[in-house]
Amino acid sequence: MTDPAITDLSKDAAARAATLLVEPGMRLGLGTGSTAAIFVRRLAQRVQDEGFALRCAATSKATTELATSLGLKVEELDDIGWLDLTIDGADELDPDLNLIKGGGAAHLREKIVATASDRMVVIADQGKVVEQLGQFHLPVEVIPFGWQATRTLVTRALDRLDLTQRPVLQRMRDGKPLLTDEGNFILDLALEAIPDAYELADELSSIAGVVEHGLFLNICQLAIIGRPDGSVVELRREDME
Ligand SMILES: O=C(CO)[C@H](O)[C@H](O)COP(=O)(O)O
Repeated sequence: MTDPAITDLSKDAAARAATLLVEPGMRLGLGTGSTAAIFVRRLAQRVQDEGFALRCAATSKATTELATSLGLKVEELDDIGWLDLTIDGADELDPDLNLIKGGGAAHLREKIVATASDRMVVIADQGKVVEQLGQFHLPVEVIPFGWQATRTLVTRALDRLDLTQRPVLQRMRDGKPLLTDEGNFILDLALEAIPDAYELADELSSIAGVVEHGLFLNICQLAIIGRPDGSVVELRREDME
């Protein structure tokens, strides 16, 4: 079915394939971003066509609004309790299906939802697949109180790990600091490469003002990569093959 809101054929191919993983009655996590939004649109079409029930939890206010406007029932994660499956996009994914997320500033809720799910599946276009994470800036959500001290601690941690970096920037929107759905700030870490994502994740998580970083390690089980011709390739973690 044609939907004028869907213009990216690769993302749409991945999103359509992901809708086939959804079974009637499932408790489903809905991601955030342009690819996740296409999935929500395709899912809503399928639910409308086939008339089955789902329980959905969303990873952002934007996704809640979109899904609700399309007739999907969105509930609080705590009212559902646990999820069978979460489908979300990513900014980068490596061969182990470790991810960078948070380009849309939603990685805190995204990580809570993904880790409260039996399975997390990423949908993306080929441009997101990398050999090593780190070309995409790594988002780190920090609480506003003392955020500049937190930034200093983040910079020191990067120095300790010998990571090539440019100054850590606060993400802005319309000339003002961007506020996440939780009312926090985002720092973007412009690194050239992340040779040891687990080490960096541990360092960042140990800083008091850091709420959550955008490294999703060992969380995603399957990635569906869409191509412009409408075909998809599935990537599974090597240790799961
Ligand atoms: O992590 C995210 C939002 O916080 C998104 O999933 C990520 O930024 C990918 O977005 P898009 O599908 O628009 O490229």
